Amino acid sequence: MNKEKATAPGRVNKKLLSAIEKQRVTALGLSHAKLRPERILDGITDAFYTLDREWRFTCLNKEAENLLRRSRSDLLGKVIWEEFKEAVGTIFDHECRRALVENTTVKFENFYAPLDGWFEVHVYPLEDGLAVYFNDITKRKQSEQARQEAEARIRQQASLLDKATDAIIVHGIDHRIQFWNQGAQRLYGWTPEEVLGKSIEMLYDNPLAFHEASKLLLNKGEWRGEIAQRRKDGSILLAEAHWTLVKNDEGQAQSVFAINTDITQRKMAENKIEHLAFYDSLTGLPNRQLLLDRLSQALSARARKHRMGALLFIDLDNFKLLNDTFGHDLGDLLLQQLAPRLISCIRESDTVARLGGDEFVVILITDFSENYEESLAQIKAICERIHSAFNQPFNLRAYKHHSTASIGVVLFNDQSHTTDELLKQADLAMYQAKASGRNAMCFFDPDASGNECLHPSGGGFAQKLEEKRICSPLSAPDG
Ligand SMILES: Nc1nc2c(ncn2[C@@H]2O[C@H](COP(=O)(O)OP(=O)(O)OP(=O)(O)O)[C@@H](O)[C@H]2O)c(=O)[nH]1
Repeated sequence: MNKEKATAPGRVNKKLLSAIEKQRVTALGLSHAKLRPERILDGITDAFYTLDREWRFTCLNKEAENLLRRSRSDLLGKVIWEEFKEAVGTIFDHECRRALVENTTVKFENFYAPLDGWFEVHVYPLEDGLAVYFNDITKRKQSEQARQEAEARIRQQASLLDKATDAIIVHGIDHRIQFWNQGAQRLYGWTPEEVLGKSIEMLYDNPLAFHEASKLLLNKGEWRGEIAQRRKDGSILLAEAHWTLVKNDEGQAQSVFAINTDITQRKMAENKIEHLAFYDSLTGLPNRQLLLDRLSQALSARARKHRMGALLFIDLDNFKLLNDTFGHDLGDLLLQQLAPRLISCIRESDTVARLGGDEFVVILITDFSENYEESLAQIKAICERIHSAFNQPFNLRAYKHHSTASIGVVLFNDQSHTTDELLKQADLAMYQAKASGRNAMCFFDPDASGNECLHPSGGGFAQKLEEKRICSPLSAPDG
């Protein structure tokens, strides 16, 4: 029913006016003359009619009959406002009267409810009335309305995306940025104008992690993870990323829809809490909790590798005296200075922890020799290094202080003892070292204290251990 056409209004108007003119100069009573202009006008695809100054239909073409759903014979001579009562008071009414009064041409679009349609209407003043021609533009209006609604929806969705606190970014498979919401601007500092069309790699100082994640995304269609990114000012942030691959109808990857949440603060808080839970606040060393965790991991790893490990229980000698003489603060200072010294004695895979007070524990899991004697010698050498760490005096503000320690050592190479049992044994060995006069190291001897026997797995380890009860005095610290 779309009767829109490309006929230029000027051209139609010319034909129309010439037809009207013919009608005007011919007496109304001459039927052949009355029909001629209507025949001409029936050839025009626009609907049109004429009205006299009393608003009566004087002429009507076929298309007007179609659109108005009324026949020519039914309307000619009738007053428009009586036949189309719903038009009274509408823009149509107003504009027709204006054309007549002001003797001017008017053009407008009008929805006429009884016909349930939109019409584009041109009204031309004539000497004895008005010429009206019109098109049904309902379909065009509907599609315009649908487009406007779709645009409004897109605008609304885009504004929702902008309201999101997260960064929402779309980039093509070629990495070029296609969409950048206000959340992204807030998070990274770049405006959309600065980034659109540029490579998403600009967010990465080291794009290696990005390429790894992109590979997984292409394989699986989705990637979730934490990734370090950089802001416009160069600062680094940690983002929790959720990326989805967008495919076209043929199933080909087209773009990546990314939602990135800044978790830098959250991570820092989590790290701080974790640190408080697992590290000693005075020295920064792992605390008892983390020590037990690492020890249990060390036990299972040793059992797998059939290699020896050692647990060292270190207790400072006469630390109470230092506290009592110089004050708790200086005692703290010594403990703080001792921590890096102990760390320097071991390898990265080993652990040094503070149990509390003046007690430290070291887990040695660095690959020792498969040969028992050799590994024993290696462990002894590390114990010697630890004792040497005490050789240098501690600078406790105005004082230089010398300290020594007693070390208890227990060996392990399987999971036949629990972490608590091993700690107890190392503690007992440490007491043996104290009993031997302090500043000494002592290997755990199950017979000496009557405590539970060590049952390491493997050939001669148990016998050799018994043979190797070592309680050796160490070199006296200088000064
Ligand atoms: N400065 C300081 N002292 C602490 C801390 N925690 C415990 N202590 C003290 O450390 C001392 C530990 O002394 P002990 O190990 O019992 O005895 P000691 O004087 O070292 O004697 P031996 O171990 O037998 O050589 C006590 O005086 C505790 O009050 C701490 O965080 N800072």
